[in-house]
Amino acid sequence: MYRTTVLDRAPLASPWRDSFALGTALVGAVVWVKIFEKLAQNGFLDQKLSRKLVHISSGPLFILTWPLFSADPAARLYATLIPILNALRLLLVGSGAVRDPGTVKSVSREGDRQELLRGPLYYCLVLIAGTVLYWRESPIGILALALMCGGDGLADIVGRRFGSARLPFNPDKSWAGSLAMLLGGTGCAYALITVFCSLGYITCPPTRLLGTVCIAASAATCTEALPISQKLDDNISGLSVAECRAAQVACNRLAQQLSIITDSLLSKPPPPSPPGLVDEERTSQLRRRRLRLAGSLHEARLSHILTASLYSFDTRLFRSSNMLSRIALVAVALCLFTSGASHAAPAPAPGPASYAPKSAPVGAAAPTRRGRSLLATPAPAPGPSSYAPQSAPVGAAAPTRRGRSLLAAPAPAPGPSSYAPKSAPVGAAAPTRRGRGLLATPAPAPGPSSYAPKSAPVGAAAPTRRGRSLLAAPAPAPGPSSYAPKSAPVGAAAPTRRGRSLLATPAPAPGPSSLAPKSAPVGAAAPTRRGRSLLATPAPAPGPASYAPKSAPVGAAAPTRRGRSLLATPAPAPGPSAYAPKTAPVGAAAPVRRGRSLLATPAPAPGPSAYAPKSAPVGAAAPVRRGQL
Ligand SMILES: Nc1ccn([C@@H]2O[C@H](COP(=O)(O)OP(=O)(O)OP(=O)(O)O)[C@@H](O)[C@H]2O)c(=O)n1
Ligand SMILES: C/C(=C\CO)CCC[C@H](C)CCC[C@H](C)CCCC(C)C
Repeated sequence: MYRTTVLDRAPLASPWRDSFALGTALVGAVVWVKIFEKLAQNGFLDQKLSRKLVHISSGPLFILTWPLFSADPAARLYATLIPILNALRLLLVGSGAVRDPGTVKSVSREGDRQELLRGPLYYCLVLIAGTVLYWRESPIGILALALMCGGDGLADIVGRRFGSARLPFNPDKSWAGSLAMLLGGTGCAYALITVFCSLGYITCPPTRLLGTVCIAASAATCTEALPISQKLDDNISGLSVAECRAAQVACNRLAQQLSIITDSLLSKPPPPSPPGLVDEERTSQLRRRRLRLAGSLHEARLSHILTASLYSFDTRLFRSSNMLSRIALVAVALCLFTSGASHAAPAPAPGPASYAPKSAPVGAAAPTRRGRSLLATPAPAPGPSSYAPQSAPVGAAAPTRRGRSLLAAPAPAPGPSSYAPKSAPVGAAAPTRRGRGLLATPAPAPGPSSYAPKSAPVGAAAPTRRGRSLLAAPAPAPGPSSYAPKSAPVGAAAPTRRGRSLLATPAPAPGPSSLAPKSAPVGAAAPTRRGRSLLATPAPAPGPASYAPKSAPVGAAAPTRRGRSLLATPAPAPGPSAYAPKTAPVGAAAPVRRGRSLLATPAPAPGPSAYAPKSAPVGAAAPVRRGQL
């Protein structure tokens, strides 16, 4: 499930926003515990029930405050302050340094203040670990915390009431309690992860999410049912669930690497060099292939070591009798897991008055830490009455066969009543034979009541054998208020590492108010390093006061590293007040590490008040390191 979200239009860093979120959550935590204190004091709730309800609800509510924080990397530290301050409070009250009978009553079983130094304190420590190590872009942290809160909490409530049938291997636990743990944990984790998926922080393949959560919840239930709770607090043992999931991720990764290796070994030799490809070029192609294979083997080995380490840590964790060393082991284990865990690209938090990111392309696949981004970031907000697709994001990268999200599709043409397809993104690149999305298609012509096709992209380029799209369709003429870039060519192919952008399309005739370039001929192909820029796009016939970039030609192919950028995509004809990025070409393919983003996508035709990023291309493929989905 690839969803569009509004998240990527949130400010990257906002201390005000983070302070506000922190303040809200801190006040919320105090008020929440007070509510249960009052309910217990007034006899509405049994003290044990009140304590468990605080246990069940505090964690999920805390997790739900995470989207309030900005996309600043420091935001997670702000958020961590919430359980840290609560842990300090528990330490102070539990140790007797501060007198707070209300807190003691609401979070202890029997009213003994020293109880605060066990379950409730560990609870806060686990929240701290989950926040610092996983934060909102990893499902593992949310999963582990949700299982600790929803699962363990419900097991207590149900087990105490309906737990007459005890587990054969642990008389302290019951079948009813364990079943409640399984269901409560699954429900809580599934609900929270779904929220974070719909907000765009993590991507949930809907078919696998429930299964994965169930497996993790079963593992947690088994761990909790073991007769080890005298040695290991349930709140801490719940964390081992995160380990199970991390081990699972590590195994998946291992399998993935093995399949890449097999694929590399079995795949045919590289195709014959295209005309003009010199021997040196071919040699380096082969060398790259070998390097890739070596890299895969190395990663496979690492995954194996990681998985083995997880289990060895688990064993030591459960054998250790000293609480401090257990916590230290959990911390070390979690650090290990994070390196094997799947992280989606951090999406900035949403909020009112949010705006488009400055450094990431709208409509592009988000860059990932290790290329495991499961998300595509949304297209820019279209104009009034625009219609967004229901099953796939407009401008999102389409899933590819081998899970390499390498496609960029243009953002929909906004404008009044513009319409985007329901089942496929407008201009989405078609899946290619080797799963390398190499095509991009232009955005439909905008304007009032513009209409895009439901099942096939307008002007979509046909899939090519090895993804060298040889076609590009001209960009539509934009509506009024479109904006042209200041320093890069509109519609130009951005430099790619291997530079195989092979197309050039004619620049459309600009409308009134277009401006001719100052330093290069309009429509001229830019010089490339090895002089292989073979195409030049025709110059647009400039009208009065037409606008073009100052430092690069309209419709020109940008210079590539190896000089093979042979194409230029057309420049949209700007109208009055047109808006486009300042430092990167609209519709240009962003550079990719392995040079597989081979196409430049056309610029979306902006409508009134259309908005585009300042430094990254609209509809461009973001750099994806390995790009696995
Ligand atoms: N799978 C489970 C888990 C718990 N329980 C019941 O729930 C109550 C609390 O269990 P537990 O969480 O193990 O107790 P404590 O450790 O005392 O509580 P806490 O975790 O809140 O510290 C006990 O009566 C236990 O029998 C159960 O029947 N089945
Ligand atoms: C009784 C508890 C555990 C026993 O197993 C839970 C103790 C909870 C802490 C006293 C309070 C924790 C507060 C959270 C860190 C933040 C909640 C914020 C939210 C907005 C309510």
